[in-house]
Amino acid sequence: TQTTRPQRILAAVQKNATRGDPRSVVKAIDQFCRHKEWAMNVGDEKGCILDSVVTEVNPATVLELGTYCGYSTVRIASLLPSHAKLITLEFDPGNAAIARQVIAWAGLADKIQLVEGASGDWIPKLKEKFGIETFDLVFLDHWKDRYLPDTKLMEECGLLRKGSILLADNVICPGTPDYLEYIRNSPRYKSQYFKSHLEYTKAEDGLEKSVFLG
Ligand SMILES: Cc1cc(C(=O)N2CCN(C)CC2)sc1-c1cc(O)c2nc[nH]c(=O)c2c1
Ligand SMILES: [Mg+2]
Repeated sequence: TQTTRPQRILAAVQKNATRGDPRSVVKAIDQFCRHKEWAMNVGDEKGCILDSVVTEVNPATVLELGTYCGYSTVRIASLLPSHAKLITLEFDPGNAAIARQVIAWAGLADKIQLVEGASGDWIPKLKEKFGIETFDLVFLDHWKDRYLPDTKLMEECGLLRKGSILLADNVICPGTPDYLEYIRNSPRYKSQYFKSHLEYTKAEDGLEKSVFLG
């Protein structure tokens, strides 16, 4: 019977990466997706921009919207200080099952809380469920039509503080025009576009980094 793409990604990690070595997990996925089968990980080029933002922010609390196979989850968590916590939301149960195993292979399960379900349902529950006050960093990488409503929801739920950073993937390809229009014109945010390329391709894409001003 046919395997899924996430299952083939996990197999590549288990074959080529070293247990407990997050960077080898990231490298194994990038090798597989560049040379064997494209997949929608943030990838190495945009991943380097992600790394620099994570390192600069040095967040104690991170929210990732969209786990997929856990590539960016592992990439972010590998750069966090010891006490820091990352919550990642994934809608698709199949993706979540694979991501849990990728995260375990990387040895990062104790830093990461993977929550299965719709971001719109879970965002209002995060404070009570996880004892979170606010997020220092949010990585938006789930579904282009949810970036704007979920950002408004995070504002309404008091999950952002003065200085919280939003980093959004795919603002060009597939593109999130309503989110960009809102975030670039709102007096409550200061935004900056990091031009890059769609993972493993020559097509333009980029990350939008926005600081919440309170
Ligand atoms: C599924 C998909 C197809 C794309 C594309 O243009 N393609 C042409 C070029 N070929 C090679 C690949 C396919 S881009 C993209 C995509 C990329 C992300 O990083 C995403 N991140 C989060 N959530 C998404 O839904 C998401 C979709
Ligand atoms: Mg993406």
